[in-house]
Amino acid sequence: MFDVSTGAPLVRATDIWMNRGSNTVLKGVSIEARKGEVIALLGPSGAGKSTLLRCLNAIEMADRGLVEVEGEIIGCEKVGEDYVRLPEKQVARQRAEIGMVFQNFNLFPHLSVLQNIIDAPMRVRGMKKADAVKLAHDLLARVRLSDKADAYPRHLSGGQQQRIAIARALAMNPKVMLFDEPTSALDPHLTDEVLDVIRELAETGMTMIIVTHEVAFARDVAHTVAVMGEGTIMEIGPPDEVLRAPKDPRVQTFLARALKEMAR
Ligand SMILES: Nc1ncnc2c1ncn2[C@@H]1O[C@H](COP(=O)(O)OP(=O)(O)OP(=O)(O)O)[C@@H](O)[C@H]1O
Repeated sequence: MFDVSTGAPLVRATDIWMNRGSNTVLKGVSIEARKGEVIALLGPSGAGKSTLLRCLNAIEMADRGLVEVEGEIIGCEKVGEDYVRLPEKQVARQRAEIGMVFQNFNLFPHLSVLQNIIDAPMRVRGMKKADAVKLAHDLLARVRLSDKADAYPRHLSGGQQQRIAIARALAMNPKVMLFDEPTSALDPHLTDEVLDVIRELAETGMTMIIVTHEVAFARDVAHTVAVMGEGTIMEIGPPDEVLRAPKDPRVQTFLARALKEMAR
């Protein structure tokens, strides 16, 4: 496992609050990821996991609280007592540093695999096409899909599409990768090929926050497990402590249920 003992905090979210409709979806969530750290975010449906990820990469704006990546405030800033969205151009530049992989892959259906990967490096980073193509081929080799450069997403399995989505995010050389249930839309036999790619990324020291229902994967790959519930982080710590001997009774109930489902 990548050693994060000397890592400085790379991502820091402090006291994040978010209301949506009549719900308070996040209730003062604080979380920190050191450079190279892998955090698995577990928790029941509706806990606020996806919303927290969407705040971390400024897809959504919190009502209160700040997110920092390498010390830079992301998405909004505090002016007096108010939180004010930064100019869109600045937010777009910041978001380019934060890779996001979604449950449903979100590849561009009308673009080939290669075009999907080279699009952002060329458009956002101004990379020359030849360099972007070379980078794409390197990344395709890394996710073991070198033979799919000219294929279109509809011709790929879900597991292959998700590996392309990971390659596409990596093409921007992000500082951190956020995964929102990357295997939930996959048949069980396709799950491992995606988890293996994420596991390899962890070994390279990529900082990652991964929302997942895969408790065994979290135990093996994560440095830290956080269990969310009702808009809060109910428990956080090393996998051994949180998964084997959770202190919070709500976490005990959630894990007992999750492990039962895994055994089925
Ligand atoms: N735009 C919205 N308007 C109203 N409620 C919302 C909105 N977005 C999210 N919520 C509510 O916020 C809560 C947290 O949602 P979120 O999707 O973050 O949970 P989650 O932990 O990721 O759940 P899941 O595992 O099912 O994806 C849910 O109760 C959801 O219904």
